[in-house]
Amino acid sequence: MERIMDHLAHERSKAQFSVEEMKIIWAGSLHAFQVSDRIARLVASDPGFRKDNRAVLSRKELFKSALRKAAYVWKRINELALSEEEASWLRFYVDELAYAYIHWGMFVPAIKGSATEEQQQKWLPLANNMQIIGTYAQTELGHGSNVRGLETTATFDQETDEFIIHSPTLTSSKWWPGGLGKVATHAVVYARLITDGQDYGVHGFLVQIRSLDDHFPLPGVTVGDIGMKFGSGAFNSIDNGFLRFNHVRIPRNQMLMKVSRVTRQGKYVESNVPKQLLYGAMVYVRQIIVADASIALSRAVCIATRYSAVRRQFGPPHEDENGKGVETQVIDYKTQQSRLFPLLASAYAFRFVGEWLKWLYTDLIQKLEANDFSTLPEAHACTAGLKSLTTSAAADGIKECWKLCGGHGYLSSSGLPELYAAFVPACTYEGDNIVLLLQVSRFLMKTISQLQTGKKPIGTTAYMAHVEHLIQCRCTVQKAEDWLNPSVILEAFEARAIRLSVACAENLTKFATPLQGFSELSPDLVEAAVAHCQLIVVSKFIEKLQQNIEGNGVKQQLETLCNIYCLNLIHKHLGDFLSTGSISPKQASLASDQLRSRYSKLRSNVIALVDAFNYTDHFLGSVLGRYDGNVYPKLYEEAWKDPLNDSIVPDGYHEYIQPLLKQQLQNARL
Ligand SMILES: CC/C=C\C/C=C\C/C=C\C/C=C\C/C=C\CCCC(=O)SCCNC(=O)CCNC(=O)[C@H](O)C(C)(C)COP(=O)(O)OP(=O)(O)OC[C@H]1O[C@@H](n2cnc3c(N)ncnc32)[C@H](O)[C@@H]1OP(=O)(O)O
Ligand SMILES: Cc1cc2nc3c(=O)[nH]c(=O)nc-3n(C[C@H](O)[C@H](O)[C@H](O)COP(=O)(O)OP(=O)(O)OC[C@H]3O[C@@H](n4cnc5c(N)ncnc54)[C@H](O)[C@@H]3O)c2cc1C
Repeated sequence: MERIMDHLAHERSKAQFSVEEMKIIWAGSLHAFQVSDRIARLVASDPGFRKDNRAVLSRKELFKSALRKAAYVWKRINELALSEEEASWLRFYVDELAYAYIHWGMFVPAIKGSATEEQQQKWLPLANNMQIIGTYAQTELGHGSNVRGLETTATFDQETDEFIIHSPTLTSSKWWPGGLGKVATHAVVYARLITDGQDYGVHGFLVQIRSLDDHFPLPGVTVGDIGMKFGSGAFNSIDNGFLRFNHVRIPRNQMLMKVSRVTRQGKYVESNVPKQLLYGAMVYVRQIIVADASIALSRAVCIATRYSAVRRQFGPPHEDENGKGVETQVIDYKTQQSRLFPLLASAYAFRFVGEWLKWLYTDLIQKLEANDFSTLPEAHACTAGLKSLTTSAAADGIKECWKLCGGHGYLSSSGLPELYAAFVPACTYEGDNIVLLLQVSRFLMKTISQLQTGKKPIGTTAYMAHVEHLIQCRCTVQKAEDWLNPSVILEAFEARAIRLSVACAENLTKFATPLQGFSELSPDLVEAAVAHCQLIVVSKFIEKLQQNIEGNGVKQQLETLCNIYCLNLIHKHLGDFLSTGSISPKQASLASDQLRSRYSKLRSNVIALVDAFNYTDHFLGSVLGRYDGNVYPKLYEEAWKDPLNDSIVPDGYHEYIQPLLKQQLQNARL
C-alpha cells in the first residue's frame, strides 16, 4: 500500500497545545464534536455524496445532481434513523445548496413562529415528513429590503371564507425565493392583508402552488426559475424562483394567525403578541447565518493556512527538516501573516459569538413562550448586526484567502472561488447588510435617548450605563504588554462605540426631523453600529476566555487569537479610535508592536489551529487545503480531469484552428 506522506507533519509537530481538546472547544462540546465527527466521516466515505465534479456540470446537471443528493440525504436519514441533530449535520456536510435549506431553514421556522398551535398541528407533520416542500416567498421583483412596501395582496372574501392572493403588478412578482422555481409545492407568501376594504399591512399566508399529483402549477399560478447566478456551482444548484398569482383562492385558515387573525365575519383581530413576531423567521435564520459565517471563513482560512505552509518562494536558502535546501515558506513572510492570522482569529471569534447568539435566541424563544417580549428588540438588533458584521468580514476574508494562495487560489480545484460565490450573497439575503446595520443604529439611538429617562440599558448595551465615564476616560496603556490586559481592550472598544453613538445622537438633534437626520447621518450611524457590533464580538471572546477551558495549552492559544482579533481591529479602525480620543497615537503604535509580536507567537501553532476545525478533505473540497499537504501531484492530477483534457486534439480543431493555420500557411507561401 502506498504510504501517505504528510507534508505538514513537521508543522503539526510544532504545536504547543492539544489539538484534540481544541476540536472540542471549536465544536462547542464533547457531544457536538463526537456527533459532527461521526457524520462528517460518514458523508466523506459515501460516493453518493461526491462533489468534486461540480464546477464542470451544466446548470441542468448541477440542479439535477442537487435534487438527487437531497433525495439521497432524506433516504439515508430514514435508513439510519438519524436524530434531528444528526440529520442537520448530514445536510451540513453534504454541502450542496438545494431546496432543503429553505424548506428546513425558513419554511418550517416560519410556520413554527407565525402559525397558531392548531395550524402547526396540521402543517408541521406534512412538512417534517416531506409530504410537502415549502419555500419562503417574501421578496418581490420591486421590493426586497422594504418589507412594508410589498405589493402582493391577500383580500378576504367573506362570501366564500377565502383569501384571494393576487399579484397586481409586475413588480409585485415574488422574486428570489429558494426552491421556488422548480421544486416547492407550497409557500409561505407575504402579502398585504385587505379585509372590509382596509389594508392591514403585510402578513404571512400558506399557499399551495403546485399539484401534489403531477407537480404542475395550480390554476392562477405562474412560476419559474429566475436564471443563472454569480459563479460556477455555488447557488446555481438551487432554483431561486419567480411567482405570480392571478386571483388564487386559499381558505381563510391558511393565513398564519399567531400574531393577528381575520374572523369569519372578516374582522381583523390583533393578538397580544408584538407584530414584529411576523419577522421571527428572519431573526432565526440571521442567527444561523452568523454560525455559517464562521464556518465559511474557517474553511477558507484552513485552505490558505495549509497551502501557505506548503508553498515556498524566494528567501535566503535554508534547509528543511531533512537537510534539503529549500526556499522560504510563504507563511513566514510577515505580510502573509498580517493578512492571514487576523482571519484565523476572526474565524474563532465568530464561532464564539455565534455560540452566544444561539444561546440568546434560545433564551428569547423561552421568554416568548412565557409571553415575555422584553428581549425581542435586543435579539433583533444583535442578530441583524452580527449577521451583517460577520458575513461582510467572512466574504472579504474568503476573497483575501484566495489571493493569499496566489494563482492557484483562482483554480476551481482550490475550492475558494466556489466558496466565495456561495457565501457572498449572505451579505444580501436575509437582509442587506447596510439596511441591517441601520436597524442596529436605530436601536442604539433609542437606547441612548432612554438613558435620559433613567431607563437602565441591559444585555449588550449595558456598557451604555457608564456613559459619563466612557465619554471622558483615558486609555491607560503605557507599554506594548499593557495591550494584553482584557479590561484595557474592552474599555477602548466601549469608549469608541459609545463616543460614536453619542456623537450621532447629538448630531441628529441638529436636523428638522428625525427622519431627515437619520437619512443625512446614515453613513455615521452605520459606523456607530459597526463599532457596537465589534464590541459585542470582542466582549464575547473575552467572556469565553473567562470560562473554564481545559486542555494542554488551549487557553493560551485562544488568548493569543483574541489579542490578534482585537488589536487587528484597532489597527484597521484606527481613524475611529484616534478621532474619538479612545486611544492616543503612541498607544496605537504600541498596539501595532504587540500585534506583530502576537503573530510570531502564533506562528508555530497555526496548522494545528486549523486542524482543530476538524474538516474532512471531502468537506473542504480543496486541493490546496488537503490535510496531507500533498498539493502539487494532486493539482496535476486534477488538471488532467478537466473535460478539455478528455481528448488530445480539442473539439473545434477541425472547424476553427486547422483552417486558420492552413490559411495563414497558404498566405505565407503566396
Ligand atoms: C438544513 C439547513 C437548515 C437550515 C439552514 C438555514 C440557514 C443556513 C445558512 C445559510 C443559508 C443558506 C441558504 C439559504 C439562503 C438564503 C435564504 C435567504 C432568505 C431570504 O432572504 S428571505 C427575505 C429576507 N428579507 C429581509 O431580510 C428583508 C430585510 N428587511 C427587513 O427586515 C425590514 O423590512 C426592516 C427591518 C429593514 C424594516 O422594516 P420596517 O420598515 O417594517 O421596520 P421599521 O424599521 O419601521 O421597524 C419597525 C420595528 O420593528 C422592529 N423590527 C424590525 N425587524 C424586526 C425583526 N426581524 N424582529 C423583531 N423586531 C424587528 C424594528 O426594530 C422597529 O422597532 P422599533 O421599536 O419601532 O424601533
Ligand atoms: C442568493 C439569494 C437567495 C435569496 N433567497 C430568498 C428567499 O428564499 N426568499 C425571499 O423572500 N428572498 C430571498 N432573497 C432576497 C433577499 O432577501 C433580498 O435580496 C434582500 O433582502 C435585499 O433586498 P433587495 O435585493 O431588494 O436589495 P435593495 O434593498 O434593493 O438594495 C439595493 C441597495 O440599496 C441599498 N438600500 C436599500 N434600502 C436602503 C436604505 N433604507 N438605506 C440605505 N441604503 C439602502 C442597499 O444597501 C443596497 O446597496 C434572496 C437573495 C439572494 C441573493
